[in-house]
Amino acid sequence: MKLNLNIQPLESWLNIKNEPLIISGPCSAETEEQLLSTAHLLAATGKVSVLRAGIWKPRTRPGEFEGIGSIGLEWLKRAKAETGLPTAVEVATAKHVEEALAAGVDILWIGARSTANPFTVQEIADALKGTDIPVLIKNPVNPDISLWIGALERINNAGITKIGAIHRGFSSYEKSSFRNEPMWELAIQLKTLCPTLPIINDPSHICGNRELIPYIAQKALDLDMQGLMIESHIDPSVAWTDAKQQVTPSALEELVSRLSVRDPESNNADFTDKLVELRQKIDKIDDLLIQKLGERMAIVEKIGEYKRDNKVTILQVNRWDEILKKGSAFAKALKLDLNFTEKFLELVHGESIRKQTEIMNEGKTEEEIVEATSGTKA
Ligand SMILES: C=C(O[C@@H]1C=C(C(=O)O)C=C[C@H]1O)C(=O)O
Repeated sequence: MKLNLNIQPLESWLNIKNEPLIISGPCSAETEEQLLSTAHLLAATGKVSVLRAGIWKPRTRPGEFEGIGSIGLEWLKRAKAETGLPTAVEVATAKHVEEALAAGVDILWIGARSTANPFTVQEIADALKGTDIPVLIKNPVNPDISLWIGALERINNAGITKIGAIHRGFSSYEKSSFRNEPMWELAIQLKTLCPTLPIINDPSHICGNRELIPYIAQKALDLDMQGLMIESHIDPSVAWTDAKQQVTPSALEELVSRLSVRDPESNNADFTDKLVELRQKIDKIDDLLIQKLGERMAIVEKIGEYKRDNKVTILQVNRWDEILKKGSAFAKALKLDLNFTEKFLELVHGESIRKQTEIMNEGKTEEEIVEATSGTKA
């Protein structure tokens, strides 16, 4: 499947001052002084291409600071006039869109909670009709790529072609060192579905604390993401929101200077030749792996038939445990990652179970089995 979005390349609508694209600014605009002083210091670094600030803040609980509101648009206007930096704000309602457009904001972004709600995204899309303002769309809070794609499509269907996605990580019930799990595979999947879509990483919201930001920012660049949105504050220790994850403008400058920017390709002939040679080896190994998986499945099918004919259960826990132990020991000896090896074996075992279930049920598909066992259509 490919995603059919009509998108203009990032470079055609955004003047990127320095590679990589850096969007920075406070989590929340708090006072005119805070916003302007942060903006001036950010501009002075020469590394920032866009000034961001939240003025309408969706908060989990009522009673928390919900953003300074429309007055912040005036401060942003002044910050832009004084620093030359284009500005970006989050919008969550049609009214926000109208006010931001009227105030000359350059880029809008849709937050993770809004992306998760198609009604909200459609309301924003309708308010955007007839404009050509760039819109960046954060991933939804839950790891559902369809919701992310749906939001991109709704905005694109409204006629907006200057579109980008922001990868800010996903909520997870499990405790981890991240505020939001990166789940890089979802961003990679989106890029695979729509290679022309710029994806900007938001390490501030993934990490939830400033210490981890350099690691995530570098990984995002290594995964060929087009830019970074990093929250910054003149004095993070007194920030009204997200104090732990904001960095000072000078820390931002240092962080960005330390990043290694790599090219998606190399023009160096030696490098390309070597890469082709190594990839040919990988192709051969992949062919073998798939061939061997096919051979394994043929044996699994035979075992499935024996089990069916002798009324023996599909799952054989002791045998499965033995395979896991044996595989892990071998992987360890080969210095292969144990977690990866286990996941791989689990996938293979799961497929055996699926195939043998089909055999037990005389070649019936899952839907047919549900129908036959429950008497209703799946
Ligand atoms: C193939 C079998 O059936 C199942 C699948 C297994 C596998 O894929 O290796 C192992 C144990 C069983 O849970 C078997 O019993 O050997």
